[in-house]
Amino acid sequence: MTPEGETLLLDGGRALGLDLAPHLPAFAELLRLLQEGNTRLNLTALKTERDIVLKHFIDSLSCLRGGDLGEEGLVLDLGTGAGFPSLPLAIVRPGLDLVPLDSIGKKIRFVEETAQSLGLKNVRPQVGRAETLGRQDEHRGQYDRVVARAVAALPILAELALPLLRVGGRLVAQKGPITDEELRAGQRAAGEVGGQVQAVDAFKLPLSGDARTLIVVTKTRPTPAKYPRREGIPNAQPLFWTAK
Ligand SMILES: C[S@@+](CC[C@H](N)C(=O)[O-])C[C@H]1O[C@@H](n2cnc3c(N)ncnc32)[C@H](O)[C@@H]1O
Repeated sequence: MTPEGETLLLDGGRALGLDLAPHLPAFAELLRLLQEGNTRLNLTALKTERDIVLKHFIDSLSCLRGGDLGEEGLVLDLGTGAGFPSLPLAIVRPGLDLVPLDSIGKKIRFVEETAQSLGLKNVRPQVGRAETLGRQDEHRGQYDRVVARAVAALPILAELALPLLRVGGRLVAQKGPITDEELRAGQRAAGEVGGQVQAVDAFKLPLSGDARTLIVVTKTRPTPAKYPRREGIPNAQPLFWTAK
């Protein structure tokens, strides 16, 4: 990582209340592995050091705002792609047990290899669809937190994530700006699958100034057995929402 990249990372971290200095070597290695993996596997559209530092690393860590992810517990990263937010989180929160989940095998293989190279023992990647895991005993109702960055509209996320949480657990959804219509549908969908929208935090990302929203949904009761619906249905027919 160049000195400019290190300064961006440190400044961005500071704006989020994080001291990333002890983690510079790990982030430099993650940057290298991501750029190298990208040329082989075309994993992410972000390719420059500046974009990766700000829009992957700092953006990922912004899910720590508000403290809802906590310092320990079992966290499923729904739709992790090339490992975001899981990999940055695993570096700065070694007490979290992270399960990065994606339906695309090559992405999960990359996350697995990268976690191994970085010596991250708190990352257990998993290939699969959230709808499938949500109906399996070893995953349904098992997670303390679900985090999801840039994956789906809130009503869809609520149906995919809430079945996986234990009662009292929380979904932390990292999104861009959210419309009132999506939020209303998300609130109704959360109620339908056993949850309640707890917080909606609109903020600007440090340094880039991009608009972001962090939405926290708490699971208040068990999810009815009919949810999640079968693979692809939550996306094709989102609960209480027709706009896509
Ligand atoms: C836009 S990418 C975001 C990736 C990553 N979270 C990030 O912020 O860079 C969305 C990812 O979610 C995955 N995904 C979407 N729906 C899913 C589902 N139902 N189960 C598992 N993975 C899913 C896709 O395969 C894709 O890799």
